[in-house]
Amino acid sequence: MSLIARDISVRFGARRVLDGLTLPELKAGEVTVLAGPNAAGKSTLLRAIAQLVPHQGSTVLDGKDLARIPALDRARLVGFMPQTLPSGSSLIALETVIAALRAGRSIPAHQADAAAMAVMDKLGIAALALEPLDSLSGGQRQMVSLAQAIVRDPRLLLLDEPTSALDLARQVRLLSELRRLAAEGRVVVAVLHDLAVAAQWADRIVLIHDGHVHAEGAPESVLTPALLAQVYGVDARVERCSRGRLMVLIDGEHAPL
Ligand SMILES: Nc1ncnc2c1ncn2[C@@H]1O[C@H](COP(=O)(O)OP(=O)(O)OP(=O)(O)O)[C@@H](O)[C@H]1O
Repeated sequence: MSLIARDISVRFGARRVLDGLTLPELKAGEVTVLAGPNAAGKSTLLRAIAQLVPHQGSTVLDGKDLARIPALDRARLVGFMPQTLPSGSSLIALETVIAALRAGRSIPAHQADAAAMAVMDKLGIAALALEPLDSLSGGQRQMVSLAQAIVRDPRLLLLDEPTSALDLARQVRLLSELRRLAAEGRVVVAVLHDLAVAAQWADRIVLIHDGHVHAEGAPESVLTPALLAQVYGVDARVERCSRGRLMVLIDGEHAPL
């Protein structure tokens, strides 16, 4: 199982946001982080892979062209967790997870209830099941959004800044879950801004700059002061903490290029 995304171009009006972007082949079992400056095109790329935005280029999952699969079948293969948290719903959290599960297939009510509840329980949010979605905190809604994205047991999981509203413990919970989902044979791709978190959890980092892949590879090869200066314009140090993990420390902006 792998995802091959080649020559992806996206235009909004006259503006070309992605211009023939090609990702390395992303294999099942790996967690890939897309990183890069604001407006670099990371969300647009995820949305193009999920077939949520018109684009040129090919996105092939395990030999199947995602653009040619009927939308309902694609919904079973691809889970997408958007950057914007769900709101404006009159449903309780459990109902939103059930609705995500039932998209594209008919499942008896009792089975859908049990499956949605099981996912919420696994994510440690069973206690939120009967709460109205709109009454939840940002972090709680983010965990419900993850439940919606994974409840159909997708082969490809695309997550846009999935930890942005989470406290430290829930970040660890979510990222551990992503690692587990990948280890079970899924392709997992997440946009993250925190490069120290990316270094700890990702197998591969793809650094996107100005609609292109500027660098990609293992965290050690991508998180270098030179690349961070080129892409972010910051003066960064990359050091290892006592446990050997990479830390990215910012000393200032406008690094000499
Ligand atoms: N629907 C849209 N219509 C017009 N322009 C858009 C649309 N979606 C995105 N863009 C533009 O495309 C560019 C890339 O946006 P995108 O959201 O992909 O960036 P990003 O790398 O995810 O940024 P961030 O880190 O800030 O979330 C931005 O300039 C944005 O204004």
